[in-house]
Amino acid sequence: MIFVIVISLILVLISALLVTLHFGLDKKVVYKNLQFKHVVITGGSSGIGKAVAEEAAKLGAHVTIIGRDIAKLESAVKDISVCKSNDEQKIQYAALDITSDYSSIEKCLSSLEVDIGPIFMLINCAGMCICGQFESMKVEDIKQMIDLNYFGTAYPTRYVLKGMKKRNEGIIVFVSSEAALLGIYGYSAYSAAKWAVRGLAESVLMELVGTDVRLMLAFPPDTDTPGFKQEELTKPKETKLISGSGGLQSPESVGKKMLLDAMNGKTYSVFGMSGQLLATLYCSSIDSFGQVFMQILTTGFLRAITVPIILSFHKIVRDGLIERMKSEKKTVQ
Ligand SMILES: NC(=O)C1=CN([C@@H]2O[C@H](COP(=O)(O)OP(=O)(O)OC[C@H]3O[C@@H](n4cnc5c(N)ncnc54)[C@H](OP(=O)(O)O)[C@@H]3O)[C@@H](O)[C@H]2O)C=CC1
Ligand SMILES: CCCCCCCCCCCCCCCC(=O)[C@@H](N)CO
Repeated sequence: MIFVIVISLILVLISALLVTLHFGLDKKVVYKNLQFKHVVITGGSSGIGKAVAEEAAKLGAHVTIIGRDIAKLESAVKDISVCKSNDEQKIQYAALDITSDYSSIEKCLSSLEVDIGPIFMLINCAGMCICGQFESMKVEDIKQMIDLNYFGTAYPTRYVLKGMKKRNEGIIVFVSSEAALLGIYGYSAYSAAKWAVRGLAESVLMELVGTDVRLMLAFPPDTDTPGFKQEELTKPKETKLISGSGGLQSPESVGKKMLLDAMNGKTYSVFGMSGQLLATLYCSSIDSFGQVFMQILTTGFLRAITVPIILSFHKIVRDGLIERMKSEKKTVQ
C-alpha cells in the first residue's frame, strides 16, 4: 500500500515537472545598475523609504522623494545627497499628499518626468498603520488606511505603467507588510489595506508577463522607524506580543534588501525567518525550478511549524481577555 502511494506521488511530481518545463518559466529580468536612472520614492522622507532613497543614491540614481511635510523632505534631501556617488546626480523632493485625487498625482509625476526624465523605478513606500480593535476604531481611520496604503500605491502605479510598458523597462515596488500574510489582532483596518496592495500587485504582475517591466511586492516585519515608534504608542498589548514575534528590523537593512531584490528581478522581498516562512507558505513564487522544488519538499513541514505558532497567538488573545475581565471585576468591587 505505502509502495503504491510513494510511486503515485513520484509519478505526479514527474508529470508536474514535465508540464512546467513545457510551459517554461517567465524570463528573469535583472537590472544591474541605477546610474542616472530616475527613482521616485513616495514616503522617502522617513523610515524605510528614506533608507531606500539613500541606497538608490549610492547606486548613482537621480532620486525624487515624495511626502507632505516640507521640513522633513528638505532635511531628508540633505541626508540622501551625502550618499551620492557622483556630482551630476539630482536629489530632490516633491511635496504631495499621496491620498489626493488621481489628477493631482498625474500632474505631479508628469512634471517630475519633464524635469528629471522618465521614471525608471517607482517605490510606493508612503503608508502608515493605525491599530486598535476594529469596533473601537474611528471610522475615518478605517478609511484613511485604504486611502493611504491602497490608493496611495494604486494611483502612482497606474500613472507610471503606460510609460514603462512603452519603453519596455522599469521597476515598481509595492510595500505591503507581513500583516498581509496572516490576520493579526489589532491590525484589522491596516492589514486589509496591505492585503489589497498584495491583490493589486499579483494581478498587475500578470499583466506584465512578456515585458521587461518588473513589479516586486515587499513584506516587511516590524521595522524600527519613526512611523513604528508612533504606532507603538497606541498599539494593543496583544498586537505588540504577536507582531514582535516576527522580530524588529532596521530600516537600513530592509531598505537595502528591498532595492537589491527589486533590481534582481525577485517577485517577493521578505526579511528574516518569519518572512521566509510566511512567504513560502502563502506566496509561493515561481522564479526558478530550484525554488519550486524546495516549496514542494518543505510546505507540509512548514505548516506543521506554523499551526502551533498561530495557536499560540490565539492564546495571547485569550489571556488578554481574562486579564481584562479580572481588572474589570476589581474596579466594580
Ligand atoms: N515600520 C514598520 O514596522 C513597517 C512598515 N511597513 C510599511 O512601510 C512603509 C514605510 O513605513 P515607515 O518607514 O515605518 O513609515 P514612516 O512613518 O517612518 O514614514 C512614512 C513616510 O510616508 C510619508 N507619508 C505619510 N502619509 C503620506 C501622505 N498622505 N502623502 C504622502 N506621503 C505620506 C511620510 O511623510 P509625511 O508624513 O511628511 O507625508 C514619510 O515620508 C509604510 O507603507 C508602512 O506601512 C510595513 C511593515 C512594517
Ligand atoms: C504562520 C506562521 C507564523 C510564523 C511567525 C510569524 C510571526 C508573525 C509576525 C507578524 C508580524 C506582522 C508585522 C507587521 C508590521 C507592520 O506592518 C507594522 N509595524 C506597520 O507599521
